[in-house]
Amino acid sequence: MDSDSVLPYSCFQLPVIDFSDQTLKPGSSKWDQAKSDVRKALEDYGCFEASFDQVSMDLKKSVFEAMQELFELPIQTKQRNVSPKPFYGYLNNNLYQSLGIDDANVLEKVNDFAQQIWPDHGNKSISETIHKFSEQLSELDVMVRRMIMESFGIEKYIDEHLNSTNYLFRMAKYTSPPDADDGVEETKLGLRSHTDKNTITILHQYQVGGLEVKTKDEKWIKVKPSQDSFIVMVGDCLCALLNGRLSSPYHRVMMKKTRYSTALFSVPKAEVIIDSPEELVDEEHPRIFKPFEYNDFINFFHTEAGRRAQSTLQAFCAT
Ligand SMILES: O=C(O)CCC(=O)C(=O)O
Ligand SMILES: [Fe+2]
Repeated sequence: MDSDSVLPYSCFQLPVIDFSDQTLKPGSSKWDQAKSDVRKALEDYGCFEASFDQVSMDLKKSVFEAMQELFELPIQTKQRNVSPKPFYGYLNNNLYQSLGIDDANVLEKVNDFAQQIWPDHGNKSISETIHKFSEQLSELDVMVRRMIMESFGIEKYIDEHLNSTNYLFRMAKYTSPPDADDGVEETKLGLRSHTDKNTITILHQYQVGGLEVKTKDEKWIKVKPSQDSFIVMVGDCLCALLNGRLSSPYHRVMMKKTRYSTALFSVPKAEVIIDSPEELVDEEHPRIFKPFEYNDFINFFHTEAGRRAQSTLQAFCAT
């Protein structure tokens, strides 16, 4: 049993911040209010729930149906989802499976994915669905990152920062464990406790919950699935960029029922150096992390020492 499994649950819910308002534009008073709510939520929890109705119910339904269709395919077909980047393609680990699409906000890249799965003629409708969904969520990611950078007084780096990342889209299916002998559904660990290694993650749970986030005082919050909202979460690279001003929260998936989720990850591009700007370094805030490239960090994460480390980022920066 790992030490996390004995932690108590909290009855708190994550803060909900409204991003649906079309008049939410930089410089407006609504923007400034949302910006301060984002900062507070991220300082407190490392994540929040964004209500974002630009993504229509129909589109979410289509993404869900696309996932059902994809995961029903034979395993040999799903294994054709390969990528030159390690751990970007099909993953299958006990109850958890996932499919990954790099640059999912670029239609040709999603078409390439569909062509891998269906070599004869791709799948126009699924490609368009995934592309549109990723594109719309990337707009939420950009708004959140702009707010964070403004809030920490480093907005002059915003364009450079936004150009330094791309998007990985991951669709996941967690298959229900078989019922226990007495017919009682057992709760199983679907995904072990971890922090995300990238910049920002935007998650959506499709009807069935299971995502849990660890609070600073070591309690688990069960994140209820919500139809019109997304979970926005800080990753380790954002923590490093901000010289530790925000932390990436530990989270895991505990499941009883078969469950689907999606994640849009903003990820630093190869060869970009992640380093906090001098504005965030002073006597009170000495530089915590060494400048690094994302790939080196990920390679370390996949070593024995990286997997064992309590904080991958701190252990990596100590190397
Ligand atoms: O399925 C979920 O809700 C969480 C997935 C996750 O944490 C991840 O892919 O990093
Ligand atoms: Fe995660």
